[in-house]
Amino acid sequence: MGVLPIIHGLTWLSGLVYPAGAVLSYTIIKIVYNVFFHPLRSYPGPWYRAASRLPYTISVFRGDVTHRVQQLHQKYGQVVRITPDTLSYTCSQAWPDVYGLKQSQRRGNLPKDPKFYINPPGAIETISTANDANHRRLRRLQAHAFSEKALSLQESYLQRYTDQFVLCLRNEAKRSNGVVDVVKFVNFLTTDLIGDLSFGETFGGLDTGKVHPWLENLFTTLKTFTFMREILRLPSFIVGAAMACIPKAMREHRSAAVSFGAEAAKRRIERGSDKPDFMSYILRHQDEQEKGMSQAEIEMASITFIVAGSETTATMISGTVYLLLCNPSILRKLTSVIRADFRTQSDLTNVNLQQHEYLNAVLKEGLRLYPPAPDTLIRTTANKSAIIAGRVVPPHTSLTMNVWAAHRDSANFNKPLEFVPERWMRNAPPEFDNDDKAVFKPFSVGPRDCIGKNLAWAEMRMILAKLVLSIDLISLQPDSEQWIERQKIYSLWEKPPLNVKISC
Ligand code: HEM
Repeated sequence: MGVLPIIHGLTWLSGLVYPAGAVLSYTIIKIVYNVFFHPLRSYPGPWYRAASRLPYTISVFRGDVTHRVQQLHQKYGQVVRITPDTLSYTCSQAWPDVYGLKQSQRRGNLPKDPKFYINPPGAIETISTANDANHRRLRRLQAHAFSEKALSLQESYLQRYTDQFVLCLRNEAKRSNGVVDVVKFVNFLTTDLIGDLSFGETFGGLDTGKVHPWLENLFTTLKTFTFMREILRLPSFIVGAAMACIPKAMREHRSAAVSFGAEAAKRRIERGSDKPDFMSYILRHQDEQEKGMSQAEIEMASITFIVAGSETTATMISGTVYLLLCNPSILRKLTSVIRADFRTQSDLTNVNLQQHEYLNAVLKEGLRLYPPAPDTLIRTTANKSAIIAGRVVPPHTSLTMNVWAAHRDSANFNKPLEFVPERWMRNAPPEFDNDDKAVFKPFSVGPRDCIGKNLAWAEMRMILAKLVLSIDLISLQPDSEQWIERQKIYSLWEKPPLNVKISC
């Protein structure tokens, strides 16, 4: 045997050993830098979170990142360093300092972190992903569709779909021995409603009892995005391999989702309509600004309304129904006050419901314990430092309010894990006097808060009031116990069925 093969073998081995050694050395230096020399080194948190983003990434993939960070807040307090360059907050001061209107002294309206709000190359910017300048234009043009006046004209949509929802629950209960999956039917309701307001077409959920394939596609796309966001932060030599691990079908969902939505928006524009839907406002106000929205921007806006405006409200209603069933005395009280205060269905109007103190208190408590957007508000200091909650945060830091953890933090609320609507009432028991209500911002704050919050409130009030007025919610089925506690989060809550025994 000659020595040549051995020499070749050694050369080949050293070709692997040197790069591996370089990667290892770089990793060690980076870890040492992150833990001991990084500008965020004095912020509290475990050393392994300061050292590398990997523990965070693993949690994102497991769907438990929000819960893990909540545990860190319990241990380290209201500001925690959760990755080498990310701070998470649970104190109320973080709202105005990070998200609120821009103030002097480096506080307020920090830009969205482009590593989180990714816009694929060549894709049209939406109100959600646009930079601040473009966002101002898009928001001005879209705000008309969410004004008080628009909302009052859109009430007929809400009444119609909520009535159909109650009817569907009754029919389903007859078919299935009184047991209904609340998640399924509330999702049908909110997607049909937002579909009609956005495209002038429903998704037929309440009519057919089936989830429209486009919606399934859309929400798979969102989950894929959650993974991609993390993968794109890995060192570039790993990105390609990691992307290949995401099934091709999943990666291709996005273009299918966009083209279907765009076609539906086009059909609505071509059809024309005198109904007060979102599109009618958007089209009517195109000429008011220097630069109106392009057809592609209008199409993407319609898709954004579906994504942002259906799942969130459905999550909230399903969660509140679950919390009420876990707290039968509160369910009894809500049912009896609604039935006493509203004798007939026609008494349930947006205006009447807006005033109803106990209904609003129940909904706020539902939003507190189960916020539909629990942990997705990532901002960045970009190339400037900022002052957040009284401390300087250096440039290039990502910041997030962990809404889920803030709402359950005993530093913010007395009896934080208990469902107590009374804490939100005018004559709240004195034991809740020190609750820090300013931390409760489920729709965020500032120029990039939820544009649909008034519609969302109208929906939540109408759906819950009609539900308890018309149907007796009796009990959770055994397979739906611990319903919130069991859920994972992939940007949105991954909700299992919520099977409830009802009587009509
Ligand atoms: C309970 C229901 C809802 C909750 C909790 C909720 C929450 C939020 C939050 C926290 C944001 C800020 C997101 C961020 O900064 O990344 C947001 C933005 C947004 N929401 Fe909602 N939302 C709800 C319902 C709705 C509805 C019904 C619509 C109607 C279509 C809607 C449309 C939007 C849009 C378009 C944005 C982006 C606004 C902007 O960037 O200017 N949302 N929502």
